[in-house]
Amino acid sequence: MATTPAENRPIVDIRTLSLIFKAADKPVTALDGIDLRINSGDFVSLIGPSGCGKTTLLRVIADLEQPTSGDITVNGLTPEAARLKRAYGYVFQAPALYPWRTVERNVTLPLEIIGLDKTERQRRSAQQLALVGLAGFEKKFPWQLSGGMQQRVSIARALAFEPDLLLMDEPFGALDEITRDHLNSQLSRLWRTTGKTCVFVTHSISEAVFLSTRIVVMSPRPGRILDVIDCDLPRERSLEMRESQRFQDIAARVRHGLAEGHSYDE
Ligand SMILES: Nc1ncnc2c1ncn2[C@@H]1O[C@H](COP(=O)(O)OP(=O)(O)OP(=O)(O)O)[C@@H](O)[C@H]1O
Repeated sequence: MATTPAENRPIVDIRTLSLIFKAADKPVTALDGIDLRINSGDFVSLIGPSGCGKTTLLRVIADLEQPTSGDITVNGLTPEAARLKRAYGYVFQAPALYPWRTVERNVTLPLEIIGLDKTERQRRSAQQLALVGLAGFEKKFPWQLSGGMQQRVSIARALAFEPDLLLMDEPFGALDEITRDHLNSQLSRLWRTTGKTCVFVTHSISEAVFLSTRIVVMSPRPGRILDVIDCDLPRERSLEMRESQRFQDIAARVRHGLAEGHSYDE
């Protein structure tokens, strides 16, 4: 029997998925007929205007929302089973660190909850903090770090269970552009060197093109996928690449897709 190469194995497989929120006045179709397959090692960005369902889609993958209809598997399992097996790490928009715990003890918190011994907790914390460029900051408190460093701690925490899948909801949205550039470079390197699969929500076209292997353009009311764009830049990305013709062409296609799905009368 032929086996599917690892890179073509869907880590997330979504078929005709819809989600309707029962809001107080009238139902909101947050997701409508979503079809998406995310393969092992992909970096997929979800981009679209406010309210197009990006966060909802990420939350469905993470089993934080339940679809109204359709099918979804994560690592071949239901989202609930994948969550229970800690198949993914989730990074929120805000770092959400505990101010009274050191950086290390923020990263090790989920490991403490499952009762992992201290030596193993510290080993993993050191490993993940090194991956996000924060080796040596173990004993600092969150309030001693910049916003960008805090968000790197929350990425390290999301990696604590060593998941193959990393779900990120606009993690750099609140940061200044220079810090954001720096974190984008670092995240791209982390993705390339660890081979993790990433799903990343953003409002930034440039960020999406810089980071992704594929860009999913969404439109609101109801939340739909308008276009899925292959981002065939070399895997090793540099910020200078943003000036290349290929980068500009892909960004133009994303911009065009976003304009098509957006009514400016609203
Ligand atoms: N718990 C909820 N109850 C009712 N409606 C909701 C709920 N969560 C989200 N919605 C609605 O579903 C739609 C999609 O929301 P979602 O937050 O996924 O969009 P988004 O693309 O992530 O937006 P943003 O870029 O502003 O974060 C919106 O119309 C939103 O108001």
